[in-house]
Amino acid sequence: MNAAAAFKTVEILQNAFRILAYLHLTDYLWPHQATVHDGPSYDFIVVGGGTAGSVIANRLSEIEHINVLLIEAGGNPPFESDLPGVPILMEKSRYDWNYTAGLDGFDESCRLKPSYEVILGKMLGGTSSMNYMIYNRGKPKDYDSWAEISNDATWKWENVLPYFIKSSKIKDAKILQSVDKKYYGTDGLLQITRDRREGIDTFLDAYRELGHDTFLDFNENNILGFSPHMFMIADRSRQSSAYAFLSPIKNRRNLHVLKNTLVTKILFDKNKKAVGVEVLTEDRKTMTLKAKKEVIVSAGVMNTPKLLMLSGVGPEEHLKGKNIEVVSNLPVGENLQEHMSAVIVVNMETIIDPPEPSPYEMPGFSFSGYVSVNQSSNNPDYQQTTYVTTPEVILYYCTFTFQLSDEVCNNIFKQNVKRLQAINFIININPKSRGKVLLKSANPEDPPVINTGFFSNKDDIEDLVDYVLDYLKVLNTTYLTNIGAELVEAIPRCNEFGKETREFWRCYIPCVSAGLSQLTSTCPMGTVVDGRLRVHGVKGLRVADASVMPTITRGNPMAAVIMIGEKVSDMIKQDNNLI
Ligand SMILES: Cc1cc2nc3c(=O)[nH]c(=O)nc-3n(C[C@H](O)[C@H](O)[C@H](O)COP(=O)(O)OP(=O)(O)OC[C@H]3O[C@@H](n4cnc5c(N)ncnc54)[C@H](O)[C@@H]3O)c2cc1C
Repeated sequence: MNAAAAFKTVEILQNAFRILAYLHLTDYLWPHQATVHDGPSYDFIVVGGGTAGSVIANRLSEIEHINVLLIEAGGNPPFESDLPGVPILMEKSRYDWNYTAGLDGFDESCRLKPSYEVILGKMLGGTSSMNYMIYNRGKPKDYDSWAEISNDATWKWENVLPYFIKSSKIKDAKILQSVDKKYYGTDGLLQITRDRREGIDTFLDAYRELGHDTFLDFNENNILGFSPHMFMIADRSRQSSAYAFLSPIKNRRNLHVLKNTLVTKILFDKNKKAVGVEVLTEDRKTMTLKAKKEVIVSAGVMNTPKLLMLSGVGPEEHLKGKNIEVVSNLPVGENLQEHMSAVIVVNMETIIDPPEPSPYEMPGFSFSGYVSVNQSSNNPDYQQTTYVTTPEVILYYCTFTFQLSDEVCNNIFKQNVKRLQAINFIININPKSRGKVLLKSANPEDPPVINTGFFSNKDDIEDLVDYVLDYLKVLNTTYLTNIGAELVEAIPRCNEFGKETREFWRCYIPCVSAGLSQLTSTCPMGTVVDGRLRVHGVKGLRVADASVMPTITRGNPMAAVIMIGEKVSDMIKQDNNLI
């Protein structure tokens, strides 16, 4: 196998599943298509049936006398979305928006293509229907700083924790028997399980030897230290937001779900109140749908700013340049943030019988940890996420997902003779670089212009160098020495410097690094929305998704997006006297 063959194999599998799609195997899980006509009024219109939108549609339609219309550009998630082991099959497919950006700070010579492919789900459940399902709440201080930025104390950790608890249903005997069970719900809609696969605890010994704490789960208020992952997987199925929050209420009479329909514009009256949306339906009809109370935009980190700007809410100069009438002049689309990570592969123990990949779990066992480099601080500098799996699996992700060049991926694969590999992501969780989303044109069917800004602040590379040098200590621990663990040489040309030097990693990081698809913050609290997620300068319009985070959480963001969906639903109910 080589990188080109691995890429082809993923495409062949995608085509096989495409044929399977004709059987509509999992369609019974999802709400039926709503019948709508020009003009009818709903109480609330939610734009985007993704991670946050599914939660909001559920919680608002709990009130029986309220009519909710949820509009989603994609359709039902396919059969493969239900299988937790094959998220890669939905990337760059019709379930992905297939947006691209420039390479920005990446070293082009190590990339598969001269552009960067941004992965975003286009289906019910949105990106939660195709992501890697790690459940990580970030750190309490993330929310305390949101409260400060938004000037709204309800975002403080102690006030958002009840929403994390409300949405979750923990399925793990050890946690349920521990004192930390209080951090989880037992009757929420989102089921969560812990990675208990063999091998994790032995690997965590290495971190204990270095003096790190290890836990059952780092979501339990543990700031520093390592633990196995919690996954949004249960009963062998992906717990996407659509699976958790829409499927159980698919027959609710006051919830109307309009699929395969693109919202092209938010409509305002003369008082700048959002009164509805314009849509393009699956049979390419343009329609106007009215909202009596509010429009809530949950179209995700790229499409929410795009829709706001198409509707006249955005930076004045940019909108005027596209001949769009300005309704509210706001820095929409700015402040894009991402977790950039150095990707380091280590050869592990020899495998006699390679484990068979299962479609029901993420390939290989995995864990994450939080580290403060100077160890005296209780504030993590970096997150490490590790998957231990076969070289073949790593090759698929190397080429298809992380878009590294054939040369880099073949180097990583070739140096392995029947050994397991650990793929380590050393993640900068306090990035300083910022990107931007702009309109390409006033045509809603055009993709946005995305400037990722990766490594635009050179401190981000220097910080990653510090973190990688710190990470390398683990290679000298008893466990990793005993199995003969060794760094894989992905970029031989960096070898003119020693691996212990900063120069080596300054050469390596712009090459073998990846954005983790954890993009946030393009319509942040503070500058674009207030603490109740109401868009500044207009009425009747809120945004609720990953774009409202003023700073990216120091963890994988989906759990926080679900929390935002839960919290905004309560705020909407309160502000409309519904509770
Ligand atoms: C490959 C990958 C792996 C990831 N792994 C993890 C992980 O393991 N753990 C984690 O916590 N996070 C992970 N993430 C990130 C996480 O999934 C996202 O941050 C989160 O799902 C974003 O939720 P959202 O509600 O903001 O947007 P989305 O879930 O993307 O929802 C937006 C929805 O709006 C729809 N939409 C957009 N525009 C329109 C329009 N104009 N009209 C109608 N509908 C529209 C979209 O089709 C989509 O369904 C991953 C992301 C990716 C891409």
